[in-house]
Amino acid sequence: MNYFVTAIGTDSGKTLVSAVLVEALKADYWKPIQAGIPMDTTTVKELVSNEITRFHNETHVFKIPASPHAAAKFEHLAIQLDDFVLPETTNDIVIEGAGGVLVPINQDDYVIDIAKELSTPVILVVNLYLGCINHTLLTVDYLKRNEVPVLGIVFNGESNFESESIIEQKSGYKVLLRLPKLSLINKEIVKYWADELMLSWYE
Ligand SMILES: Nc1ncnc2c1ncn2[C@@H]1O[C@H](COP(=O)(O)OP(=O)(O)OP(=O)(O)O)[C@@H](O)[C@H]1O
Ligand SMILES: C[C@H](N)[C@H](N)CCCCCC(=O)O
Ligand SMILES: [Mg+2]
Repeated sequence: MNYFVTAIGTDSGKTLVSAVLVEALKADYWKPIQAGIPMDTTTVKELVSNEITRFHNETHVFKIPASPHAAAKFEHLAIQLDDFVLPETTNDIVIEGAGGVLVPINQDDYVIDIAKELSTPVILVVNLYLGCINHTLLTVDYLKRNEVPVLGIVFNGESNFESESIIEQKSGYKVLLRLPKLSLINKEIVKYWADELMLSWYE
């Protein structure tokens, strides 16, 4: 099975959550579009300890840290949906998007269309800040209207009971993990949270 990690925006913790998922599932990691540095693949490599995971090459790597449609345009390149082909592997694959669901990859398509193109269900990272309820429910509304399968939510950052509760109620999605704000991020911490994730994964 493959998993498409998206979020309610950029810098929301998708790469950290992807590392936790990869470690928990001993899955491969693939970032189809990388815009700017550091490369998310390098970050995940540094956080994963198991020896089964393989890291697949990005389909597109752009120099500037911008929306993919703009980063591609800056280099006079174009992204097309059929550029994205699932890497060959016998492992599961955790695929990390770029930014949120409706980040454009060209004039017609969005990041979430890559998940649709690859028939991959979504894991939604919700980072907890004042404003995340609105951004989450807008995202959920889009995912539901477009019948995108969602496996669940990962809440990321300092917990907020009221925000988490209303998002759970309104979305109806399963909460896969509540990842707190971490003061240290390393392989051992990622392994700890990977084990925590596995405790609820099959519930
Ligand atoms: N729970 C957390 N505790 C502490 N720091 C965190 C946490 N989650 C994310 N961060 C930090 O926040 C920053 C942004 O997170 P991350 O790179 O995972 O975002 P992203 O959603 O992958 O962004 P992009 O859209 O660029 O791929 C990173 O420096 C990351 O280490
Ligand atoms: C460069 C950045 N780190 C991400 N990879 C891309 C974020 C695009 C966000 C676009 C937007 O929502 O305005
Ligand atoms: Mg990332």
